[in-house]
Amino acid sequence: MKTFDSLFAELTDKATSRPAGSGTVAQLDAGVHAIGKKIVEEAAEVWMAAEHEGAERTAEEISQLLYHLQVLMLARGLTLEDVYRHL
Ligand SMILES: N=c1c2ncn([C@@H]3O[C@H](COP(=O)(O)OP(=O)(O)OP(=O)(O)O)[C@@H](O)[C@H]3O)c2ncn1[C@@H]1O[C@H](COP(=O)(O)O)[C@@H](O)[C@H]1O
Repeated sequence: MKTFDSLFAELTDKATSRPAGSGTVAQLDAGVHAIGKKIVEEAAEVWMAAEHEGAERTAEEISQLLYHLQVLMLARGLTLEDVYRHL
């Protein structure tokens, strides 16, 4: 099963190798402002799912929020360690 760390390793590789058709590469090219808007959108979807939808939909929305947070980390040059040391 994919984990937060293994997804980050995959996205780090995509950011470097820039394969054609990668949504991650497209997001990185769109920039921090666009990625930030996506995070706000996904966070709202997490909230709505938690209040009005089931646990499975909520988990799915949370996974998407985590993905977009990781894209923002890459866009700002942050590592997992940069974040983990604040936990
Ligand atoms: N885990 C994710 C992931 N979660 C969310 N998303 C993106 O977030 C979107 C979900 O947003 P919504 O549900 O709001 O759908 P939407 O509004 O139609 O999306 P947009 O039109 O805004 O793109 C998806 O369409 C994906 O673009 C993800 N995109 C990629 N991954 C994983 O990241 C890895 C690299 O992906 P690529 O860079 O695309 O190869 C792969 O392992 C993927 O599984």
